[in-house]
Amino acid sequence: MYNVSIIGASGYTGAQLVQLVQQHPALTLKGTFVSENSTDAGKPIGSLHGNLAHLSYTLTPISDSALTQMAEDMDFVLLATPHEASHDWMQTLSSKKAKVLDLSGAFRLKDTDIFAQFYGFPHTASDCLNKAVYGLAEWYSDDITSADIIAVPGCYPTASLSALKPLAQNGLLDSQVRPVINAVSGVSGAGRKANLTTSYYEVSLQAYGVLGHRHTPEIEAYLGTKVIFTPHLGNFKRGILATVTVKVTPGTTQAQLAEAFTSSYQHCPLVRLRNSFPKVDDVAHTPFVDLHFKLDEDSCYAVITAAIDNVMKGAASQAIQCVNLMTNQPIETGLVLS
Ligand SMILES: NC(=O)C1=CN([C@@H]2O[C@H](COP(=O)(O)OP(=O)(O)OC[C@H]3O[C@@H](n4cnc5c(N)ncnc54)[C@H](OP(=O)(O)O)[C@@H]3O)[C@@H](O)[C@H]2O)C=CC1
Ligand SMILES: CC(=O)N[C@@H](CCC(=O)OP(=O)(O)O)C(=O)O
Repeated sequence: MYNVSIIGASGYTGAQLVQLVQQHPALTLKGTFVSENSTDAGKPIGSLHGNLAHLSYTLTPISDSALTQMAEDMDFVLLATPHEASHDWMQTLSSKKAKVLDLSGAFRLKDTDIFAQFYGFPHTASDCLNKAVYGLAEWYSDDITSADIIAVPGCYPTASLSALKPLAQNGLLDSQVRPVINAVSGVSGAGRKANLTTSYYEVSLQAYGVLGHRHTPEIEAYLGTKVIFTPHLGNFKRGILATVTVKVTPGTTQAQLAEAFTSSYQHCPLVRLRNSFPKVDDVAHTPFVDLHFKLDEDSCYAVITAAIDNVMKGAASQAIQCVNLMTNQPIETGLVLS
């Protein structure tokens, strides 16, 4: 069994991790932490998340000594914390035995100038950044297997890259036309802290972060080409639907497109190639990526849809996929009932 601690356990992705670690056959949950001055310190996790009311874990305030101890004692530390906290703690957490998986954006971008521009603070943890491996589980499994630090991808990049990488990998993208990604996320994507933008009466369906969202450089870095990415906030709780429009290279056929997807995902049990365009509800609360596509061979434009649960495949279950790779277990262990 592998010992695991979760920091940020009271948040949406942290609580999801608690559930996934607790139900995993090879993981033992040793600690559930919140920030030093958290108003939730000392509370049982079930008092915040009723679906976990059967569990007895208490939320413990983090401290410098707890971080040091965790680095020595744990096999895995899972960070479900704000970018700044992950950035500041990574050096301490990754300096001993523990392997660290960070759900924030702090270690996804290798270019520190772009990082500072999009995250609003300078990156100073260069050693950790050099070591960090991007945890898009279906695409970087070899690197993930031997990594000490995993930067778990953002939710929108997970959906977008799952849709686009099969085309990029097979040379099917027209290099003169940027892929256009329109994606809608449920409100859980914004985290648990109350704010007006995500309050029940305010949420409708609206674009935000237009031509400037921090996930644009992340998608571009791991796709290898520029994109137009427009996120939208929708009035549902869980899930992301990303609709991606691309121009393919002249002469590409629907059969070639299908072959690109089937060959890319033939050994990927958590990617489902669907026969029709998926709905958010098909994947909500699941670890799956659902994909479907259609090509107009005359105009060379294709539309691909990716559906994921932002809290699961967009964060927590993707982290567990990485842990499975790092411990040489089947990638879906603890995530899918067989
Ligand atoms: N929600 C989503 O769909 C996705 C989120 N992410 C990323 O995952 C991370 C967590 O997101 P999410 O679960 O939504 O966020 P939440 O706001 O729901 O939870 C954040 C958690 O971090 C704790 N926390 C806040 N500040 C600190 C601090 N300074 N030190 C330690 N703990 C702190 C909070 O508890 P308390 O304040 O009480 O200490 C809480 O447990 C973020 O980096 C987010 O960007 C990534 C992909 C998808
Ligand atoms: C609906 C909503 O607000 N979504 C979040 C993305 C959540 C996510 O993936 O977060 P990180 O990249 O920060 O880890 C946003 O757009 O900021």
